[in-house]
Amino acid sequence: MSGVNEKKVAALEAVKYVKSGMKVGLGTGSTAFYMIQAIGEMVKNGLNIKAVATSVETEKLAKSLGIEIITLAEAKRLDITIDGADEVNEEFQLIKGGGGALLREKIVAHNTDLNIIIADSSKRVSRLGKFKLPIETIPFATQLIISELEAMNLEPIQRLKGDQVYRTDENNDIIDVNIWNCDEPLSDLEQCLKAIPGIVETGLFLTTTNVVIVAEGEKAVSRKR
Ligand SMILES: O=C(CO)[C@H](O)[C@H](O)COP(=O)(O)O
Repeated sequence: MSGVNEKKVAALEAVKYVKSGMKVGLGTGSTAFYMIQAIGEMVKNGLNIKAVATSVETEKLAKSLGIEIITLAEAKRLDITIDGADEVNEEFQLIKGGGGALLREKIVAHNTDLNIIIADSSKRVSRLGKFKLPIETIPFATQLIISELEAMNLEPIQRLKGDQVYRTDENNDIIDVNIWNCDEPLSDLEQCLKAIPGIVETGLFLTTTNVVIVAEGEKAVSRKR
């Protein structure tokens, strides 16, 4: 399996779903990178799509490849979104936000008919939570939210970029928490976190995913919900 780029294998399988006339959500991250590159090639060869980007980084890349970017308001609804994940379980549930784009990614996923997640085999897990769950917070509230999350035994750590506070495209903070020891159902945890004022979004994507494509070496294995 060495030498096989599983991220690219999954991405190339996913772009087969993209057809002319579609409005397409473009994810963020190193796996999404291969999907955007492949769509860029397809556009050069005549594919006619409009796309919504889930981050500034993705928007720049897509534009550099000649992909037409529109706003979500202009798109209103997307036919398909292809995005990566930090973890995916057998129930099509995800942890996302390692790349910090979880807020736009969740908004885009919510407004999409068919959400496809692409991943290398290391992302497939039987239980979510080895990867720290990113939570996006309003800077005004971040320190108090950290105290609240500490009281919930979630071991919060504010994300940094070098020695500076990490800021999202929306100018918010990210707190990474440890949910591995949480016994409650993920949907309850999500509800509980979203009830704290100042938490804008969490990286738990529990219901939006329709198709998961995981590469196992050179083979792309698709599962549909
Ligand atoms: O959620 C994300 C960005 O916010 C990414 O999809 C996730 O972090 C996976 O990234 P990569 O493909 O680089 O491993």
